[in-house]
Amino acid sequence: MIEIDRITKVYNGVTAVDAVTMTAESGTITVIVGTSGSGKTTLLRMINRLEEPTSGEVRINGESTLATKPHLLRRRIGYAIQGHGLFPHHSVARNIGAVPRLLNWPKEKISARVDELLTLFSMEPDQFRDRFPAELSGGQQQRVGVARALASRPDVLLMDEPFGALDPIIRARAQDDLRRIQRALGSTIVLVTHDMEEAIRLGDMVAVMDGGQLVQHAPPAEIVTKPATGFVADMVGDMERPLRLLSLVPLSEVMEDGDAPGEALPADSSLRDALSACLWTGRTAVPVERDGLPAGRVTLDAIRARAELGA
Ligand SMILES: Nc1ncnc2c1ncn2[C@@H]1O[C@H](COP(=O)(O)OP(=O)(O)OP(=O)(O)O)[C@@H](O)[C@H]1O
Repeated sequence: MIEIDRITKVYNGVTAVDAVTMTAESGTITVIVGTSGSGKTTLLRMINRLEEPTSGEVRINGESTLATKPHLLRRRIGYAIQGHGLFPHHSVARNIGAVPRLLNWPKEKISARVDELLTLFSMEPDQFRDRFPAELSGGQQQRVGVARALASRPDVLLMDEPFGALDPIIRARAQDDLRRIQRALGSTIVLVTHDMEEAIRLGDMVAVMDGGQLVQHAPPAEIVTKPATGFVADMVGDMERPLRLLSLVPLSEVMEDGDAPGEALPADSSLRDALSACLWTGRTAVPVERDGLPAGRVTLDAIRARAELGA
């Protein structure tokens, strides 16, 4: 659990982060969202002490971050940034193993962890571990960046616009991957974005920043249906309303008996995911699975009917 307690940062008399208090529960994704200059990155970087707060405190699992030297703290906290920051002259395996090596893990344990992470990110270890970053696509580089941040099994993973450089289709895939991996590993993630759609899609909780202040901290459905301020409403308003509502409804709510061709979607994915899958592959229905077993199907007609109802 991360407790952020009245944390403030003042740069040359200008308050970048203004007495922000919030808690991120263990095993959840919190997305900090706001416009440029709202203080998101500064807030994130105060969690691992890349920035020292002017006042206030952060506690991780009950312990003040001030109790640990910053460089030791940062070995326990994964950090992934836009553009991934991979070392260009190191292989994929060496990049992913960077922090475990600093922690003096035995060689075999490091290579086992590298292979485990590559597999988790759908990259065949034999094919990828000896490549260099320049020999990977943008999406693969981004996955290696996130794998590296997770390598030492950190308590907490901080991510600053990790998908900012990806095109929209790969971006949606990368977001789904992150969610799947986060669920599998039970990691606690705090992620910064300026994209409200990404925040709604990924966050268990969404924290909206405006002018250095935290203006709303709530589950995605509440942000969409009960925006606390005009600023939050405007940010939500930038998303297309019907799509936004569809992204809040799980497939299980409109699923019917029967089968459909093509790759199945999990029952807890959203109608928006099903709509994208239909449009992308030209299907009129998608199969739904639960715990890997067929559970039914969702049709384009049912999605349309739900969108017209205002979800
Ligand atoms: N090192 C610094 N020195 C002085 N001012 C800074 C410094 N870092 C950030 N600021 C200021 O603090 C405010 C918040 O910056 P921050 O980078 O946290 O915003 P942000 O919401 O992450 O923006 P963006 O999305 O553009 O990265 C801005 O007004 C910025 O100019």
